Amino acid sequence: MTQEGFLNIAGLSAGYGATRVLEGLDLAIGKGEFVALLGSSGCGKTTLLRAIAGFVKPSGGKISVDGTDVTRQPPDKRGMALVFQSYALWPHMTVAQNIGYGLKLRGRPKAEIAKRVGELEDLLGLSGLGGRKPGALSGGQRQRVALGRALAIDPQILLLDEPLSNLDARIRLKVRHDISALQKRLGITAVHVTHDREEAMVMADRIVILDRGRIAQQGTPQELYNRPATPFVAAFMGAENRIDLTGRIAGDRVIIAAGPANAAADLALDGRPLADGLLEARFRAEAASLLAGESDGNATRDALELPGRVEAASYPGGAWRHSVRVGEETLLVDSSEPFALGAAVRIRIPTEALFLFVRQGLPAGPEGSLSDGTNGRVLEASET
Ligand SMILES: Nc1ncnc2c1ncn2[C@@H]1O[C@H](COP(=O)(O)OP(=O)(O)OP(=O)(O)O)[C@@H](O)[C@H]1O
Repeated sequence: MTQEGFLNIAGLSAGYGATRVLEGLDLAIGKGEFVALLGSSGCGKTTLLRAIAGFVKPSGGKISVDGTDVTRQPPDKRGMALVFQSYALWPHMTVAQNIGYGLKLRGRPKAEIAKRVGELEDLLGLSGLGGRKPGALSGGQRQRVALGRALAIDPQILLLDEPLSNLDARIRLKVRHDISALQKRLGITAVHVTHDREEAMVMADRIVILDRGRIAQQGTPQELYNRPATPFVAAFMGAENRIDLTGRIAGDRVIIAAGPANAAADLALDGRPLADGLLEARFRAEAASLLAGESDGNATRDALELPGRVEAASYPGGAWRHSVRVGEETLLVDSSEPFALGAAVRIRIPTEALFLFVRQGLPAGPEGSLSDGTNGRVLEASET
């Protein structure tokens, strides 16, 4: 990304000794924007956040804030505040003393500190708790004190390192909302590390998905959810069902050949960057439907059908979730009605819910009809 941001990260490389974690990472974050860094464990989210904060020294690249190069500045000179997963509150200090701690360190007058602490207690719903010690607070209240302490110094940038992961599910939803509302109200720029997709979706203006120290894709929650650019991103955004197909492009259609795990289909290409050959399809359990009975062998139009057998059904709430055996795979599909174990079914996935990707660098799958995915190869006829 070449566009200049308020917080600008250009060509950032960082690691620990011989371990390279980030390699030439570029990221531009706008003023007042809330960006979530999402990725699997060990992909470098915390390292990036700590490099932004100044706690990890980059081996290359530049970090600037509002046009000022801060790459070599110490953490406390960067106008940033970091909130951790563990609240790291001083247990012997009261709520008010914890919130005012950064201001006291900066030698601010007592009256000014008291005023600012009072304002933050009001803002964070902590009024009346100023005299309590952290040990006498709930997890959610503690996290709000930690947030108050971070905000007390009026940071330009708020860095959040999984601040909600220690909270129980119900409180997490509330604090999640509190943080977003506050961030928007204060117009503060925020970078939030999480591996909780839903948390990133509901809190962030933009999600940046990291994969092994590189940006796999970035965009609004809707863009990533509806248009994942790679199988990795699709899986990360919840499309964990995977099936291998062979396809051929015909104008603005992609013709899917019948395979051991799928019926033939004729689908709208819909802008997907596909080529003839082996494809990887991904979809979400809730985006497909289950139909009773076996396939009639005809190609379906604008939907892919996968014949299978129900292996298990459970009710997690809202819909019945079925494990369906399809060829060599077990796929998860939701349905409003339960299907009997062993029932012959078809999983139907409408084109718009089907993420299709060219399979890269793989030998032919069990389909076996293509060995190298060469363009123009004639596939088994699936057109009717
Ligand atoms: N202090 C350290 N010394 C050596 N290696 C480290 C250190 N901290 C992190 N690493 C390694 O750097 C890589 C990236 O770690 P990082 O903490 O940035 O990942 P993460 O995406 O935040 O993961 P998680 O979601 O598990 O917190 C990992 O392989 C990790 O083992």
